[in-house]
Amino acid sequence: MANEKLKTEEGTNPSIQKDAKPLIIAGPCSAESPQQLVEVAQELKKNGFVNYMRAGVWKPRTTPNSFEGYGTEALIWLNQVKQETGMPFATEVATERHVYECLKFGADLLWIGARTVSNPFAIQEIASALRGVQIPVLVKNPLSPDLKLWEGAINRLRLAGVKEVGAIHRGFTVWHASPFRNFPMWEVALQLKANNPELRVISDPSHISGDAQYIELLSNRAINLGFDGLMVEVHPNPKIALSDAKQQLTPNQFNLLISNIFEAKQANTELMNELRAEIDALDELLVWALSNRMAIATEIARVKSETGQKIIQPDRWNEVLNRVIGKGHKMGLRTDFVKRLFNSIHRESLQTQEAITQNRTEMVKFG
Ligand SMILES: C=C(O[C@@H]1C=C(C(=O)O)C=C[C@H]1O)C(=O)O
Repeated sequence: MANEKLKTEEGTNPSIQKDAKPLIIAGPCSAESPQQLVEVAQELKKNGFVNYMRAGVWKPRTTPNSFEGYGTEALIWLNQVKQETGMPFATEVATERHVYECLKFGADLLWIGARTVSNPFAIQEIASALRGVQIPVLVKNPLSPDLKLWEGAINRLRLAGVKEVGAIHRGFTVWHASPFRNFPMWEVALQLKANNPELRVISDPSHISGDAQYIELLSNRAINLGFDGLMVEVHPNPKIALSDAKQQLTPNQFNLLISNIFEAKQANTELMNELRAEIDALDELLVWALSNRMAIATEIARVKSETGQKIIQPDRWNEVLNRVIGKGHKMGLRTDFVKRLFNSIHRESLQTQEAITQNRTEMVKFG
């Protein structure tokens, strides 16, 4: 990866407090086996950008009889994998018991899912279980685009004394046909960011899209809109995943995604800086040219007042205008633009000349 500045620092305790570095959370939708977790943890470690490995342990599934996660057993695996690889882990909690189990087995970050955030009783129960404990907690948006409910959940955690609280934008439930599993409605998350400038708000393109093919598009959009990081589902072999098979990336696809987003961003920034430096230099030339032009018009005004010529000279001006329009046209400038620009210069030139002749008349009158 070329963008060393954005990489995670080896050995530091990752914080979700807002800073320049993106917060990157990646890993499988569900913890499926110790082997799956070790494999993905090693890959994510190599990537260098990942702060936490995610893995669902209790899965709030829409339909009964779907795979609902391995629960506490999976927490034991995650803890083991952390010891082996040094990769901190994050998981979802929905009840007080989940919180206690996660704390017991050394979870490094918790998130609260959209369904849970939609229920203030559940949030209050989790917040109370977290009283007096310091662990970062990320709050996903509720199912409906209800900003007050989202902020309410964040505030319940803050009031319980949780210091590191952040938010995850995962999109909103849709009824009508949509290419995405959840409707992004970026404006809701952007409003949350605007209302809480200190809050880290990351985006979860996996749950918004529901489809691996849209993840890069959505990740780019999120980073360009100023989101503070990403949560992406990565599985060693998505085809055989026990949940969300369609939306998980392979480790290789994830590496490519991260390098495309952050390397391209760095390359863009360098190019932008170069282009803006060129604009600055040209603007200086324009100002220099305008100032010199005005000095010459002043000189002409003096000559005119001595020889009694009128300040405004329509024939001369038409000649000037036609010449610059013709030249501009050849160089790709629109006639209308050149006309407006030069007519404005002409007006300023006339005003400057008038001021000169006025002074002269006054000097003749009173001097
Ligand atoms: C400078 C002159 O005075 C006026 C200003 C002009 C200009 O800024 O180019 C052109 C014609 C006049 O209306 C001039 O007569 O050349």
